[in-house]
Amino acid sequence: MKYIEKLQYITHDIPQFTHIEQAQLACEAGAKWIQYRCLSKPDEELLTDIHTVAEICDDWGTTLIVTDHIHLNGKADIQGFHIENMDADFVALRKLVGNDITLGGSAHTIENMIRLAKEGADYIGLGPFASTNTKPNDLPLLGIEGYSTIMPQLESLHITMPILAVGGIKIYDVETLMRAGIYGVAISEAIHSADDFIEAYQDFYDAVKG
Ligand SMILES: Cc1ncc(COP(=O)(O)OP(=O)(O)O)c(N)n1
Ligand SMILES: Cc1ncsc1CCOP(=O)(O)O
Ligand SMILES: [Mg+2]
Repeated sequence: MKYIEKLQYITHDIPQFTHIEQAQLACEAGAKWIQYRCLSKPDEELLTDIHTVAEICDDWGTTLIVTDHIHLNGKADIQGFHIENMDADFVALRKLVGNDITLGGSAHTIENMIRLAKEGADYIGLGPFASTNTKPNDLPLLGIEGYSTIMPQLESLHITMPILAVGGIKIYDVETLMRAGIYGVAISEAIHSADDFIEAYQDFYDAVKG
């Protein structure tokens, strides 16, 4: 099993910080794992951005995961991809990228998770926990009850891969989520919209490490 960090900072298109600035701030705060999530730029611009983010991550020893855009594999120093498309064929994606690249997938239900586990994803982002401006949609919100129901089901199925809770998570939610058995959390808004990005990142880090 690959090492998966317990706190994943997800970059986002926001006016106050570029993706590069978010990566720099997260690394300064001690981030060991960043998900670069930019779905608004053409490949050429993406690659320019990702090369700079990859240099920052390399300087700080931080793992760089890119959301989707798996066709960029091999074109920049990227350690893995988080695939949001729930219909993606992870067996085919694994063949494409090989075993060294981390592959994470999104899930909303236990059925999604069983499939990702069977198809060899390295970790799962399970959500949405609560409503979020980062990717507004009308999916049912899992809330703490959703995680408390799903985590024991996974255990009884002997699915032991790391599960990250995601979507609208605030600092005060983390302790209860960890008690429900999740492995870690993936956060964007509660960190980038905080008064102090670095302090907010570190508060989440302390919360997940317990
Ligand atoms: C770690 C991680 N988990 C989940 C997502 C996004 O998941 P997605 O299914 O696209 O989001 P919603 O449909 O729940 O809004 C991610 N990027 N990273
Ligand atoms: C659920 C989700 N969908 C895309 S990124 C993401 C996680 C970030 O959510 P937030 O910004 O609320 O932490
Ligand atoms: Mg989804």
